[in-house]
Amino acid sequence: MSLVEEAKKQAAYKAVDDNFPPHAKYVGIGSGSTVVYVAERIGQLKNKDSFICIPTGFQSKQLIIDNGLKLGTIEQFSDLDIAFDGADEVDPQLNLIKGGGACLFQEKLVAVSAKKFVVVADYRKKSDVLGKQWKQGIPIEIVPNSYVKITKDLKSLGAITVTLRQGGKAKAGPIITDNNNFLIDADFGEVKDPVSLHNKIKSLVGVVETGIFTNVASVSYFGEEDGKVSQWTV
Ligand SMILES: O=C(CO)[C@H](O)[C@H](O)COP(=O)(O)O
Repeated sequence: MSLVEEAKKQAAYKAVDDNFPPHAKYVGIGSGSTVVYVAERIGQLKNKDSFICIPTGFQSKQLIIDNGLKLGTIEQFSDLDIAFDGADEVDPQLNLIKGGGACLFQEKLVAVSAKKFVVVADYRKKSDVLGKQWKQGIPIEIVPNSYVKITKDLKSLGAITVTLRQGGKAKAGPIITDNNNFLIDADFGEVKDPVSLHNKIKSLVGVVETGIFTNVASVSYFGEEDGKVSQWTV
């Protein structure tokens, strides 16, 4: 296992061991490569038949099933005891950039529905200010036919580059989210005031959600290069 992969696993295992409520009934499971180890650890719990897991998208639904966990939906269970998810960048106030894996709307829905939201990441995600480490831009989920207008609007708000995310080798054309939307990555450089930037972007017609998460995470676990796990809390 590579250093980064080991760091992800250590962070995820410790996050579950430290935080999983003994009598949890509803648990949110996020998306990405670090959460794979969260689902693995939760799947090792002896009482895994006593709670229901709520996914943030297609990948996490599969993780829940593959680890023998009970699956539910956020429509059925909208008050979660806890949720775990990865992040693309984390600052010391636990402001986050998320959406690198294109799941941000459902990730935010699950995160804000949980009494406690726990972030799991490796050491590369730590940053003193959002936008310093994650250079790809702020992921923004949008209604497809609004992308031309929103591209112009984002530039007016100060975006340096605005890119409609493409599906890559597997798909000619833009990526389609789990909610059948498009995704834009807008680079605003270093984001000194994430709440204000989120509010400005969110007010544009056609924006479903932004990948700026503020005031939602209460603790973040980071797997370090030396094999230890560090924590930031607010
Ligand atoms: O926001 C996300 C998906 O939209 C992921 O949580 C984020 O990209 C982190 O992923 P990874 O754990 O693979 O680094």
